[in-house]
Amino acid sequence: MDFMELSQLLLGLDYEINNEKDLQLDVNDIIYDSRKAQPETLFLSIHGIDLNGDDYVLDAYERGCRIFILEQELQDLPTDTTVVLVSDTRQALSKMSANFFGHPSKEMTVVGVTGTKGKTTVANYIKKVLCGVGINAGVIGTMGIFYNDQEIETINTTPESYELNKTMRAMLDAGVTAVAMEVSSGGLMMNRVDDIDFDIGIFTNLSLDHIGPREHPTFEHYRDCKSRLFNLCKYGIINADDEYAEYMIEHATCPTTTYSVHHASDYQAHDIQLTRDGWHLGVAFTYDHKGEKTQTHISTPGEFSVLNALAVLATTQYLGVPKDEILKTLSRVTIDGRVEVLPVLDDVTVVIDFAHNGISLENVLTTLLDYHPKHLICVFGSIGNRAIIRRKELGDVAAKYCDVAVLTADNPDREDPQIIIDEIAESFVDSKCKVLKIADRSEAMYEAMKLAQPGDMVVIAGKGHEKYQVIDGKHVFYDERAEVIKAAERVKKEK
Ligand SMILES: CC(=O)N[C@H]1[C@@H](OP(=O)(O)OP(=O)(O)OC[C@H]2O[C@@H](n3ccc(=O)[nH]c3=O)[C@H](O)[C@@H]2O)O[C@H](CO)[C@@H](O)[C@@H]1O[C@H](C)C(=O)N[C@@H](C)C(=O)N[C@H](CCC(=O)O)C(=O)O
Ligand SMILES: Nc1ncnc2c1ncn2[C@@H]1O[C@H](COP(=O)(O)OP(=O)(O)OP(=O)(O)O)[C@@H](O)[C@H]1O
Repeated sequence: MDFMELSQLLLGLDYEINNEKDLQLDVNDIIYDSRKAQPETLFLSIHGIDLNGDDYVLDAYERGCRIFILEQELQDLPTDTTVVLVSDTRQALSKMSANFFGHPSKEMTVVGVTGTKGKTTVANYIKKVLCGVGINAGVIGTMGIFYNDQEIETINTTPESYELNKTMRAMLDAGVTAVAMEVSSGGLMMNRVDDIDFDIGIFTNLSLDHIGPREHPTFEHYRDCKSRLFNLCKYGIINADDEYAEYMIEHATCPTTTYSVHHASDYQAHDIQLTRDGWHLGVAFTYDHKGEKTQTHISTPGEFSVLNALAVLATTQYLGVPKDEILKTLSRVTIDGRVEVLPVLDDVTVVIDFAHNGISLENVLTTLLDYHPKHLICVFGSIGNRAIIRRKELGDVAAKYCDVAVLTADNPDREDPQIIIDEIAESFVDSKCKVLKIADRSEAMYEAMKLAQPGDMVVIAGKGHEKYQVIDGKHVFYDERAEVIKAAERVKKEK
């Protein structure tokens, strides 16, 4: 990376510096993790959720850093240091990263998708629609960063501002002209997208999630973080069916358009009909836009899929993609691990899905029930060490809608999966749903498919596209899709 003068890096920030002359110093990288510090880089200290970056300032110094961006003066800093004081180092990281990488988002079309559910699906569909008409588009989100032939893993759904600006610069240099990205509430809360120039922001929906000591203190805080996207973008696209649609529109500082199934809106769907063609499950519907009715069909089932499709339509039409091209892509493509049917058994429908909280599992199960399976069998577990509330939510939903629930491990982390399973099982005490407890996930899949009779549906929920299982704080390789295929092969051999 080229060097940049400190004064240029700090453009747009209010700060105090201990020696004005040092503004002319050259910096060759911004570091916020002392373990990556080197001479000629600057260290920016973040007061984190678990740790305080101030405790690592000396570590960065020992590794050669001499410029420090801090929120407060530190006693034990050696005298040969340049100290820049700012009011909020996360905000400073965002601005400085945008300056350092030359504000790449300003040179691209950027679409941000926020909401409790649907972010990955909508962002990936947008990329596919744009690529379908020859626009070089990339996507950033839970499944990773994808552009051209690049596939890069991400730690966070919305990467830190430094990584985000660096990635967008690399994308731009590789010819990418549009980016669809997931904007998590955590990303908004931690200022990761403060200096991203969003052309469009999308709001899919809002429900109780991500509340806890390490995430949002209250639901209102969660809601308000999400609504910030509509102060950062130039145009908002809002799901009018959601309870919080009005709130988002009222708090937006940009013009907005709406989509819906149940309420009046600018893109309003009706006459929704489930379709089934061999292995494929989908939905046919009509939507009204500016007085024009259009009939269409998408390859993912469920009312929520119609809403996701409308969000994609509104977005890509606004970006100038011809309607027919959008509808063509929507009718053909599916998103990995999102209500995805795997054609692995002859007369049983096997679906993998990423649903890992109550509301998304309920959406998937009720959608599949609309196809009137003989029996609905669900394999699922729940995450260890956090989001404990999901165990009851998921259990209650499965107990209400399923004939059989096979409880298993899903990222148990440092907890014993058997204990998580027992906690989920409490939901089934008064339910007619039969419960099996099989901690080994591959065995659980196998038992569920072995049990299934012709006409049944088996949904394997929670991991979707994931290729790992979190065990004892580590990501251990576990390819969900491959494991489903293997388990189905075993069942077929034995039949
Ligand atoms: C709990 C949490 O949100 N942590 C996120 C946060 O970490 P943090 O800044 O709090 O880090 P910390 O561990 O307390 O350390 C504080 C500082 O000390 C530094 N440090 C630490 C050790 C050392 O030796 N030297 C050093 O300099 C660290 O680099 C850091 O700058 O900021 C990091 C950089 O942005 C994130 O990668 C990290 O995400 C963790 C992995 C995480 O799980 N986050 C989840 C909650 C999250 O963000 N999820 C959302 C999706 C969910 C939603 O919708 O909100 C997401 O976008 O992924
Ligand atoms: N618009 C929607 N409304 C409700 N549920 C949805 C919607 N879209 C998808 N889902 C369900 O939620 C699951 C996760 O979808 P998706 O990954 O698109 O959401 P997300 O917002 O990225 O979720 P997460 O924050 O958990 O990564 C899907 O597998 C499906 O079961």
